[in-house]
Order: sequence, then C-alpha cells, then structure tokens
Amino acid sequence: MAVAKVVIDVAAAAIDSLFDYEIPKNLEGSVQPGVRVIVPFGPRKVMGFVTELTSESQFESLKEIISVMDHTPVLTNELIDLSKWLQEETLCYRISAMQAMLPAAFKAKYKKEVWLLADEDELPYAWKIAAEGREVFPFEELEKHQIPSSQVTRMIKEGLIDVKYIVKGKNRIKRETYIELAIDEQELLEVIEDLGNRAKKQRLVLEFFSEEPQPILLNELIKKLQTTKSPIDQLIEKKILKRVKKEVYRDPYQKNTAERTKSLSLTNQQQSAIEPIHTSIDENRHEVFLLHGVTGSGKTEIYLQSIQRVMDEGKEAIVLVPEISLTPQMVTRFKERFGGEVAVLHSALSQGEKYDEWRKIQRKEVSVVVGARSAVFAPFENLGIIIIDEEHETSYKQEDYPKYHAREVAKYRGRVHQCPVVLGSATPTLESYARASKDVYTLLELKDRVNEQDLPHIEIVDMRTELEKGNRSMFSESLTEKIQDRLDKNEQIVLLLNRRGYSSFVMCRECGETIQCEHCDISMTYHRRHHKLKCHYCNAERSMPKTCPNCESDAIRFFGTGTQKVEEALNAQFEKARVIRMDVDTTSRKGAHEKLLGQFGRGEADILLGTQMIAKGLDFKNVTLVGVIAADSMLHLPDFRASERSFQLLTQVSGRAGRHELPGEVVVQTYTPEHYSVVLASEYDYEGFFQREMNFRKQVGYPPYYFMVLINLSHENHVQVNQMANELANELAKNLSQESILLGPTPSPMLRIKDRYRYQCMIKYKRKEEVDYALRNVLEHFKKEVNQNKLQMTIDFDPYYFM
Ligand SMILES: Nc1ncnc2c1ncn2[C@@H]1O[C@H](COP(=O)(O)OP(=O)(O)OP(=O)(O)O)[C@@H](O)[C@H]1O
Ligand SMILES: [Zn+2]
Ligand SMILES: [Zn+2]
Repeated sequence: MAVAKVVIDVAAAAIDSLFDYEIPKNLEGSVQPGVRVIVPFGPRKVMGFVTELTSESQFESLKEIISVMDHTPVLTNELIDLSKWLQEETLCYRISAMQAMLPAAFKAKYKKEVWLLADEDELPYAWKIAAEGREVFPFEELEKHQIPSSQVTRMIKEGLIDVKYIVKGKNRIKRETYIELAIDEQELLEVIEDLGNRAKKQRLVLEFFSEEPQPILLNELIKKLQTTKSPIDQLIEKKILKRVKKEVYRDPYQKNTAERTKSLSLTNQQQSAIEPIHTSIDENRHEVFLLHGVTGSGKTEIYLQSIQRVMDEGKEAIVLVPEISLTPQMVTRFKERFGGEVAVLHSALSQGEKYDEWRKIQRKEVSVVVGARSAVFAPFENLGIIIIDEEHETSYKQEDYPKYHAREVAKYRGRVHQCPVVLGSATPTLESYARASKDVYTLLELKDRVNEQDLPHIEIVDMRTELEKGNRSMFSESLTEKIQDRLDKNEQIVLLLNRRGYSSFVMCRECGETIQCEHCDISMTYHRRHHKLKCHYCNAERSMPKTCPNCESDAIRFFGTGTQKVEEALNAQFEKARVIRMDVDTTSRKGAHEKLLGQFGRGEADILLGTQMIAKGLDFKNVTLVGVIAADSMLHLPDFRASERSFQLLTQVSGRAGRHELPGEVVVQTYTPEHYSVVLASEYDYEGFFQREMNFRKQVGYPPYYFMVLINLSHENHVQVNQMANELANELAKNLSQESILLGPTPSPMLRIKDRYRYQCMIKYKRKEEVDYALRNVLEHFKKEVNQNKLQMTIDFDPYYFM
C-alpha cells in the first residue's frame, strides 16, 4: 500500500500531528513529499502538506487522498525538516511553520493554468484535445479530459509543460515570443551554405543567428533585420528555427539594472575580514561570523564579494536585510553586481510580484535572493552562504506564529548546508557580541571607514540648559545654527525624531529624572485612565507625581513630540528649507518610501525628517549634518533593551553623515546627556558600551546571561484569566528548578486588546529542555480551555515586545 503522511491545514493542538492517507493508484507518482494535497478530514475536505511517503501504516482502513494541488513540490525536503525543527523550537503548530515558508499567494485564491512548453506534436493525443490549439489553458481542462495526475507530474519533470498559479486579481502573467535555433551551430553553417544565393531574406536571418545564437524576442529580431515575419515563419516551417514562449516576470527593479559594477579592490581591513569567510566557503564548513564594522566601513562590499565566491562554485546565497532598508539603494547594489541572478523579496511587492520572485528561486533561475526576514526560507537547495545585514534589527524576529528569529533559522540552514553565516552590524546585539567574545562566533572587525575620514563628530546638547536659557523651541541653539549653515551651503540634513515610546514615559524637563520601578530598573509607564504609573514587568504601581521626586520642579510630564509638529516648527523657523517628512503616515502608500528617498537623493529637498526608518542604510553624498531631536525617547521604554536600542539608533543615524568627500557632523539633543548609552555612542565606543551593558544585564539577570520566554494568556473574562494566570504560574513553578526564575503572573502592559484581557508570566532560564518540558505541561493543562476557543495562550521565546 502506498501511504502519505500529511500535515493538515488546521491550526489546532488536537490536529498538530501527521495523518496517514492512502495514495490511490491514479495519484501515484504525483503525490510526493512537499506537495499539497486535498484530503477528507471528518466531514470536510481540507488542504494538507505531504511530508513523506511510506508503504505501511499502523492504522487500518485509511482514507484516500482526493487530489494533488501541486505537481512540483512547494517545499523541499530540507524545508520539511526545518518545519519540524521550528515546531519544536518555538512550540508552534507544524502547519504554521510550513505556511510561513511560502509566499502569501499560496494562501489566497488562485487559479491554475497549464502552459505548453513543447510543440503540440510532442504531446499525447488527449492533451491536444484539451489544449484546443491554445498554448495556455485552464487546468480544469485536464481534469475534464481525464488526464491522469501522474502524467501531469511526469510531463512537468520532462519539461514539456508547466503548471502555474495565477493569483486572483490584477497582474496577469506576461509571455512573449522568442525565436531560437532548432539546430546546432554546425548544422546552421551547412544550411546557410546550401541556401546559396536563393532566399536572401532567410539567409539574412540565419546569418544573424550564426553570429548571435541566443534566443531573441521575435519583435526585436524583425526590427533589427528590418525584415518581415514571413522568412522567419518559413524557417520555422523547415524546423531550422523554433518559436518559444517565455514568461516575462513582473520585475519592479528591472529599470535600474543597466550598468554592472565590478568588484572593488578591497582595503587591507576588508581583505583580512573576508579571508576567513572565503576559507569557510572553500572548505564547505559551517561557521558563524560576526562582521563588526563601523558605519561606512564597506561591509556591503564584503557581502558582494563573498557571494561572488559562492556563485563561482555554482552555489546560492541568501541576503537578509531589514524591511526598512530594502530601499532601491540596497537592492540596486546587488542588482548592479549580479544582474538577473538576483531575486528580491519584500513586503512592498504585490502578492503576484512576490510569487514571481519566489518562483525564480524555485526554478533555479536566480542564485541570490535579497529579502526581508522570510527570505531565510528561500527554497534553494545548494546554499553557499547566508548573510544577515544589520543583524541587530528587531524585525528579524517574527511576532506572529511561528515566532522565529531569522538568525536562528539561518544558523540551522547553515549547518545543514555546511556553509558560512555572516552577521553584519556596526552595533551588534549583546547576544551576538557575547558569543563572539566566547569564540562561538568568529569576530571580524572593520574599525575604519573606507573613505579614511574620521567618523563624524557628535555634539551632545543638554536640553535642560536650553530651557534655562529660555529656549523653548524644539531645536537647540547649536542645532539651529548648524541647520542654517548647511542651508546656506546647499548641503543636506537628516533629522531623526524617534516616535517609539511616544508620550508614554514621564520625565522631568528640568533635571531629566524619569520614574523607574524599584524592583526592575525599568521605566514605568503612564496609564492615562487611572492617572498612574505602572511597571510592565512586575506590575508595581504608583501614582503620577505632581512634582519631580528629584528636584521638585513641576515641569514633570509625559514626553513626546510628533514628526508633524517638528515639520511645522522647521517651516516656521527656516522659511526657505525644503523638508521631506518620512514617517508611517507619509510612507504607507506603495512606493512612497522609494519616491521620497529618490527626491532627497536628487537634491530636491534640504532636510530629510523622519522616524527610525531613516536611520540606517542610507548613503547620500551631500548629507553633512545629522540631528537627533530627542535622544531620550527610547531610553525609557519599558524594555530591558532600551539602552541597547538607543545606542544602536544613535550610532546608525550618525553614520549617515559624511560618508563621502564632505566631512560630517552630528548634534544629539537630550535631557539625559550623562546616560552611558548617549555618552558612549557619541564616542563611538561600542566596546565600552558592551562592557557597561553586560554588567547591567548580569546584575538583573537579563539576556545574554539568561534566556527568556514570555507566556501570555488572554480571555474575554477578566476574573477568569486572572485565575488562570495564577494557575499558569503554579503549574510552571512545579516543573522549574532553582536555575530558572519565574516572574509574574502580572497583567500585560496592554491589559485589554480587542476586548480580551491579557496576563503574562516570564521565565528567565539557562536550560531550554527544562523550560520546554514545563511549557508542554501547561499547554496540556490548558488544552480544554484553548480548544474551546476561550483561552488564548502564546509562547514567545526570546521576546522583543513586552506589551
Ligand atoms: N574597497 C572599496 N574601495 C572603494 N570604495 C569602497 C570600497 N568598499 C566600499 N566602498 C564604498 O564605501 C561606501 C561605504 O561602504 P558600504 O556602504 O559598503 O559600508 P557599510 O559598512 O555597509 O555601511 P553602513 O553600515 O553604514 O550601511 C560605499 O559608497 C561603497 O561603495
Ligand atoms: Zn526634576
Ligand atoms: Zn517592576
């Protein structure tokens, strides 16, 4: 008996295992690991993924698979295994893990079309009838004419046909006719000779092909030779040439692929950094590198040349970049180097475009993918390197199930393919740098900028003294002066305003005091409703003070300024300045991000004002001043990584100035100029920051000294979820040793979302097995409530958001 093991497309605990189905005779050969099938499940028909084929089952009387959806596997064997690993690692449903690996188009409604790649004569009779002379026709025609599934699968493998998914809606697939030689070049010469002086037009065409034997667009050929279609048709008739239809991909970056760049000759620092990577590539050895290079030190060039090395060996490369920096600037650098070998995957593409890009990878038409987080699942089968640029970015962690971190997936795939993984950053995470210090990762350093200029000088402005001087404007005297200076010189300015944490923390404008939780060393958050301050971690609470507990000033208030307000202030103070504002509001439309940056790049504006989305990756020649309006806004977030994030952001944004000939300068406005992350960022002292922050993490027991997992419960009933949260804590405590620290239960910082009340527990731990065991136990414990859809429980390893 032929049996398929299937993961069913229902995300529920009771269904999260493999189900056996019999493969009926007519589907044998078509049902392969990695294809999706339709199976009966209870009274319903549902979709499922085939993970493996076997010849027996421990169950009797299996149900049969109804049909296959894919004739080419959508998941490789490696990805099937990876989904199992993700399920275990993140405690998610297997089906969620599998779906995370595929483009969203597979979840939407789509139609299937059959494309004939061969001449009709080469096809079985039934196909001719089904095709009715069409080259592309609906898949249903095959079913109507009872063409067996196994035959479809075989013909795809033989390259005679293809089956393509048409995502509903716009974006039809484009195909164009190419003409190519049907005979080899030697034969061609003979044919030309035989033609002699007859058929001049045909001869002209053939002579063209003898010089340029590649396939060429029909229209282009006609234009080039200033001929008509008829000699071409005649040659096709004689089977000397043939027509082929080729798919024209929707390629949003097609326009800017004109000129190709060559490898730059590396600086000495770059050379010593790249050598160990090359060695690892050459020796097919998995190794994780942490490439720590200051902004503008030429990390990207190292990525490009490592990829070149990998491609020379016929292997493939994945490059992850944070969503936000997937601007044309970054993509263009890869496209300019590797041309059509590059696929791009990011969220600004339409579903159809994303599917096209994914398909290029699946069909091995490209060997490099540049993309955001989920590109780590690119279905390459011969990976030679995985690169994660700006490895400290939080967007590499997925907040929905499966709650995976792309870095961990990259390392998993690196081990499978025995290839290097390169993590690059000017400000690595503490976790990564700590691993590099312990030689778990190999540290590679670029200490200087390529242009051999010093990093821009950073001036810290104490906004408290500005207030004393009577300056109530958003811009300090120094920043005002410098903006004016750049405007006069026609140089450009980048202004950063961090909106994250907007208005939620309380600070004294006189002395910079913020209110911290006594137990957690974390800023307390203002809750408007009860006019109280709360700690998000331990739930401690206090009333909102009327005066500053430190200096007794009454200038204590919630902190925050919006980009719009800053824009107004700029316009009022610098009448002639042309300002481009970039924040979620101005960049929500598709392509807006690129458009605004394009305008700034062409010098159509003087000031680029934005939120953290402007902090990284930008490389504009004319930017000589960077201003940070309020460096504090991030420092006091209820997050143990607040200092780290501030340090990263300040370093990144400073790196935008003076990247080319003109020297740069940075002004950082702050109410807490003495804070170590401000001071050390202004000195570009990463090492110093690392030591300092590690001390703090050690004292309070945060990562990288402990691992963390956050367990969240939500329910419509406040009383019940409160009870369950206590139960949760008790159950967890039963199975945790002294080594682990259990925090909570406590209401989540956002107590109610969508009418559900939320509570949480946090575990700091050293050994994952112990925690996995405890968590499996609570999953089992709350199974009933969860299955009844009343209780929702989420488990988030290595959490980034605590709200
Ligand atoms: N070997 C080299 N010779 C000449 N120019 C180089 C070389 N390497 C890099 N550059 C140029 O130096 C500039 C900075 O390099 P790159 O953007 O790669 O730095 P980076 O470290 O990735 O920067 P960031 O982290 O700030 O984004 C670029 O304009 C790049 O083209
Ligand atoms: Zn004060
Ligand atoms: Zn607390």
